[in-house]
Amino acid sequence: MEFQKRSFFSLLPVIASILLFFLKFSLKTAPSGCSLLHHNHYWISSKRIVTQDGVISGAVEIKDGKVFSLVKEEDWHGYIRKGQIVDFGEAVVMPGLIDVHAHLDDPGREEWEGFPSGTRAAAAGGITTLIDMPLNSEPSTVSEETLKLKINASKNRIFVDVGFWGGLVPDNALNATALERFLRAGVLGLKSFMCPSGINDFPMTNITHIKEGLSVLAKFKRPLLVHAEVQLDIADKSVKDDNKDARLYSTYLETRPPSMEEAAIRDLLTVSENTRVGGPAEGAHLHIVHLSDAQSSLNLLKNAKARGDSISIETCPHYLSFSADEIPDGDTRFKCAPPIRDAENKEKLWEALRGGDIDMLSSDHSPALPDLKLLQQGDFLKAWGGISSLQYVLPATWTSGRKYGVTFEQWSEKPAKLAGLPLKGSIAVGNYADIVAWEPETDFDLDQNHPSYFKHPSISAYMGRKLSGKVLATFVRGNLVYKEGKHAPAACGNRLLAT
Ligand SMILES: NC(=O)NC(NC(N)=O)C(=O)[O-]
Ligand SMILES: [Zn+2]
Ligand SMILES: [Zn+2]
Repeated sequence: MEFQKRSFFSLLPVIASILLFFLKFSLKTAPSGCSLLHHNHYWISSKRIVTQDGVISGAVEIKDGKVFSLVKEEDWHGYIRKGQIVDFGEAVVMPGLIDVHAHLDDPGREEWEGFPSGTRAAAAGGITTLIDMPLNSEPSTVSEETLKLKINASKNRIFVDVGFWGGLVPDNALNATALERFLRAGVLGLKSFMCPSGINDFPMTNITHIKEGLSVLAKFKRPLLVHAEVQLDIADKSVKDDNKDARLYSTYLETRPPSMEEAAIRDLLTVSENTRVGGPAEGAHLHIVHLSDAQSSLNLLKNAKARGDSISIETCPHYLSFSADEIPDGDTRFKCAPPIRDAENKEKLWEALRGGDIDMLSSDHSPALPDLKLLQQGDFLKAWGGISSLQYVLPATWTSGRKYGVTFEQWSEKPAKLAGLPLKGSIAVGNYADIVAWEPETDFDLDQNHPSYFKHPSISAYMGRKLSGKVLATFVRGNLVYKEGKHAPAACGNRLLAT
């Protein structure tokens, strides 16, 4: 008895250190519900890991939400602990997509989309960060106060990381103090429209507003994103005068010709030279959202970039996947602005993306209540514009782009740079472990039986298509937030505010 007692006491330090080890381990595991995985330190392995130095076969070591090391297969023997490997075999492991253009419409129009459904759709589609547009929420994000509403509305309701663009509107554009307060409150940059946005509290800006906005943005080194179309009365008038059939896509196309984009861009180029090194708005940057016209507009922008203007360009999967002649009569799911143009234009967009003249991709996911799309009536002139696509942008881009080549720079690295997120956009040591694993070779039918996480699958232009590229799993800062149809129960996305 005496002996047993003594041996118990002599074992105390051992028991204590075992207890301490488990306590430390449990403290280090992810907070409950944020991840479908219970490790805080683990490896993601695959035969195809996309890194900055090319594709490797090996593993990504993840610790405390960040990439701790990259291990090539030939070096990993004895290095990796068994039981802490998430193996994706032949699937591609690459940086999560960063979508710099999504309308989540929250607060105020949650019935259109909302933070919970939108960020779950993002996770299911391999998007690990998205930047929310300042319009279609109610109110629009156009001031420090309205940004606070966004920040509050997103609390514990986002499943991926979310940042916010702020609106540049006539009300704040000529008021540098208000704009500075707005930028100090954390918007990652500003966004403005050069034509009516369709949203009452988001009026369009003229070139003077834009010039003033750029000079304030220069101090903060943040970008201005512009919807570059200006209204040309001639186009609208010819359609109305001739009483054209509003169920034909060609009728809608006539109301928004490439010359609307071109005129806006000509206007913008009169102030973008200010962003050059040594210019009065050096530090500011102009980003053209959803470029559709791959001819004159693109050429003008190319030349301005070559002259040293700080400009970048995005286009979206719908301009790269569809062409005007394929859009069925009355199918208003395809209505967006600027419009989807002809097949030759689509080829030119791909060429420009491949050649680097177009810098990046974004979804411009912009859903609305199905009623507003007037699907029964099929009236392209009256229906609400905007393509619903968030969850399917990776397979959609891949399906049409595999023959041209799509790179992770376009979906992750360059978007991260635009949004000012230095620890995102690539799988590199020290970066956040924002990762998607997907199977490029797997095809699926996007029909009613396919699980969709955004609110209104019926209005998605991709519904009814066969797509290639199946997302298996999505990790946000090391948390496994999505795996094969299952989401992590807790919404642990971070709100990304500029400092
Ligand atoms: N109010 C909107 O959501 N507009 C959006 N609509 C589109 N692209 O058709 C946009 O980005 O311009
Ligand atoms: Zn737009
Ligand atoms: Zn948009």
